[in-house]
Amino acid sequence: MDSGDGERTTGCHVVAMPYPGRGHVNPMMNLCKLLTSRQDDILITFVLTEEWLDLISSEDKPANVRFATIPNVIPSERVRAADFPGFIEDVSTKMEAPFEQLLDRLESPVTAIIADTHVMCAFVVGNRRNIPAASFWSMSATMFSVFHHFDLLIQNQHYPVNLSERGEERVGYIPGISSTRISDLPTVFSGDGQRVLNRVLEMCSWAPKAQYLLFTSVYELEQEALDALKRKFSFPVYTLGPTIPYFNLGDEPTVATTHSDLNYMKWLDSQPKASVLYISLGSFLSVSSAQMDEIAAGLRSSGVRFLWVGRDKASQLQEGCGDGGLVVPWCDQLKVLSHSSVGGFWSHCGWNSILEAVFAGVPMLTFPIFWDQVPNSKKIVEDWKIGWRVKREVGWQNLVTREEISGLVKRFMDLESNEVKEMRNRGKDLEKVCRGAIAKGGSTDTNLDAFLSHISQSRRR
Ligand SMILES: O=c1ccn([C@@H]2O[C@H](COP(=O)(O)OP(=O)(O)O[C@H]3O[C@H](CO)[C@@H](O)[C@H](O)[C@H]3O)[C@@H](O)[C@H]2O)c(=O)[nH]1
Repeated sequence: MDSGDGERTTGCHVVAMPYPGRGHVNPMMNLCKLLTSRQDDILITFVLTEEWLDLISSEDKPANVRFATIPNVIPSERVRAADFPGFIEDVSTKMEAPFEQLLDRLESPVTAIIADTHVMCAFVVGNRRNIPAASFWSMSATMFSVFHHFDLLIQNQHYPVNLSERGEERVGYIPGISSTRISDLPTVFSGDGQRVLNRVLEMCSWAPKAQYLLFTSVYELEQEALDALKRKFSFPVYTLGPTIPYFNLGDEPTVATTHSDLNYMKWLDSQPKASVLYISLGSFLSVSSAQMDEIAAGLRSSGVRFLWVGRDKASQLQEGCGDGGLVVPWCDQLKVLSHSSVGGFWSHCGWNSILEAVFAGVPMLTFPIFWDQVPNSKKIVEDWKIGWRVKREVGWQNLVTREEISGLVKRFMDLESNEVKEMRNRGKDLEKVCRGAIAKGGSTDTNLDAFLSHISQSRRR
């Protein structure tokens, strides 16, 4: 089924294929908005499962981005987190035939495919049909580099290892990556991470078979990692980030919710400058309910103001943490982070959330759960120095107590502390780096033009 705006006369027809998850669909749509805002004779067919079309069809999109769907051949978004390896397996094996059938249905010829690196079938089909394809990596360039150089970990006998015995050893030989504790590498050493590793390495091995490698990151934020990758690849590597909705910041929030008749943006308006801790633990995995209870009790006793995204647990959490702040099911996150009352972000360290916090100049309390979130936390704390770890050890099992949380958030939100002031200043410096990248002549601005020019030329070849 195709939805939306019908076929338009077009110079360039791009098929965009995100991986079906919020942290991937959002940056892909933001990229499409950035591309269409620069070139109005481009048509983008944005491919979703039928379930994902229902989830995002009410969101704003440009007229020259239209949706097309494939059937729900993969497990539902509602149960995706329950069996992550099974989900990855189905994405790898079940999407190719419906994707190819969809291409056959499209009326205008496809000039380029932009597909999430995790959707391998798009590259298989692109190569088979001789359609130029761009591999879109929605995590950090650092994370890509770790997977791209994974053989080095094996050669140096750092994979496999038992983290409880050797987690503190440091790895310093991955090109462009600063020295890292093994326990700060992606969570591939046990459990679900170990189970999906081979599939993910296979997905990354397809990236060099694409014609472009696109990053949601900002060049200056990960310069060394990106330079190392650029040296390695003979095709263009473009940073197009931050692929977050900064172009909507002047609009009204798109997600309004009420709590005791209070709109969260209005509530933020009434709070002192930089006094509110924003808390969101992402759209995918959850922390244990015991840990949520500790966070709620810790917040209550700290007296720190907070705005907490509690998803389906919002009302229950509100009861636990008292009236020092609001718990909402979901919010317009970048607008919240950009609000002058927000002074800190307790984050699970999803890459999009990090880009949004850096763009807004907000320091972070890092609480990684899984996968890239662990190296992302290390980057925030050790490399950029714009955040503190909530806990030193990685894993779901170690409960952080309400007493620890209360003390930590009080210190973190203390605007008079010199340590906090320095961290906030560094955050403001990185904010400027992001704004410079998207300004005229900045790295992202230049790369967006270069990428568009490339894919427009491929139409003429
Ligand atoms: O109330 C909310 C909470 C979140 N968001 C948005 O939801 C997205 C969340 O993305 P992200 O922070 O990257 O978290 P996940 O959804 O958990 O992302 C998955 O995908 C990311 C990109 O590949 C990875 O970095 C993460 O580890 C993985 O869990 C962002 O665009 C947020 O702005 C909202 O709009 N409102």
